[in-house]
Amino acid sequence: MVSPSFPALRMRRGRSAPWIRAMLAEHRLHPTDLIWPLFICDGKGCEEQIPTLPGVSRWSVDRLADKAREARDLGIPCVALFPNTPAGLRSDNAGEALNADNLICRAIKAIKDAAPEIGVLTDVALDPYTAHGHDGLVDERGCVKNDETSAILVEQALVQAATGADIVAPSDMMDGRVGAIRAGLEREGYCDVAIMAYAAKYASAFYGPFRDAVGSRGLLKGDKRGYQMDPANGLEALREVALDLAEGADMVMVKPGLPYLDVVAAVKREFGVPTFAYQVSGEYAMIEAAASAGAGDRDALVLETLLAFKRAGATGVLSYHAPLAARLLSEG
Ligand SMILES: NCc1[nH]cc(CCC(=O)O)c1CC(=O)O
Ligand SMILES: [Mg+2]
Repeated sequence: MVSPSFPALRMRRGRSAPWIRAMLAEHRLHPTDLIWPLFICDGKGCEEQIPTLPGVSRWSVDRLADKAREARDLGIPCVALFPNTPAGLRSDNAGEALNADNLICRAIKAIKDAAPEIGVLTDVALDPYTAHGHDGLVDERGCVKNDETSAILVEQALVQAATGADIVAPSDMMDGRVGAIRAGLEREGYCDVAIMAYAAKYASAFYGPFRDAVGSRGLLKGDKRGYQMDPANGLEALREVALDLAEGADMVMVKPGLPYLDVVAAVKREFGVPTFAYQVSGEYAMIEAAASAGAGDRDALVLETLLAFKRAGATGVLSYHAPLAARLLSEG
């Protein structure tokens, strides 16, 4: 059957040369779409490689100034900070999370000193500080206690805000913590500190390399399915987002990224709010493994996957490939 619109309409006309492809592009990736996650370790002058995250390192605080200036010079608007807390400072009550001189707080200051032009996003969750690797306090049965954890998260967010964090990002999936954190920030006068809620965070197999990076993998007892979402659920993500927005989240996040683009698209369509996606460590590792195996071109894989987030409606993407992508984009 010949289509009645052929040959009047030939879709390939729009693909016939670079200039027309550029002119007709519906979506474009830009360095300002990117948030760059950085891992921090104790010590001086340190770069520690992470075997399951090839090409990504932990940096000691004194080496973060370079990273901050690199982000700024590449046009990346914001970095996200994750600490690898020394083993001796991890405990059942995660007290180190509230230490105003902990790795995260020292990192915030180092970045603000070096490049005040960029934003600093900090993770609010207890897993880098607990001896058992869970995101909160655990009861006798091994279950993470919601309200007790939430109260500590408020204090953690306040310590980060007091030190200079611009965005606090609760990644723990406790119920009610966004409202509690917002109330705490308002009460203490941090009304300009924003909240990016990890609103729809799934219990995912893609977090393995991250847990290596922050040193919680060997410690984690059990799994996080009692608080992170079931990958079977899509509509539930909309309820989670609605709740976090009602509690005062300025922006929301879906995590992981590529396997959950349907959720990203649905959240953006339903709420029309700033919607971020986290291309997580396991996604990064898959791309690196494919590139190393010769299965695909790294640069092309990175740009194509990041563009997919834009097509799905994401406002921005947290990605370990952020500096590479920004470099590729500025080279045109
Ligand atoms: N609060 C934990 C947290 N914050 C960000 C990530 C994962 C990010 C990544 O895999 O890149 C995780 C892992 C987890 O929930 O176990
Ligand atoms: Mg929730």
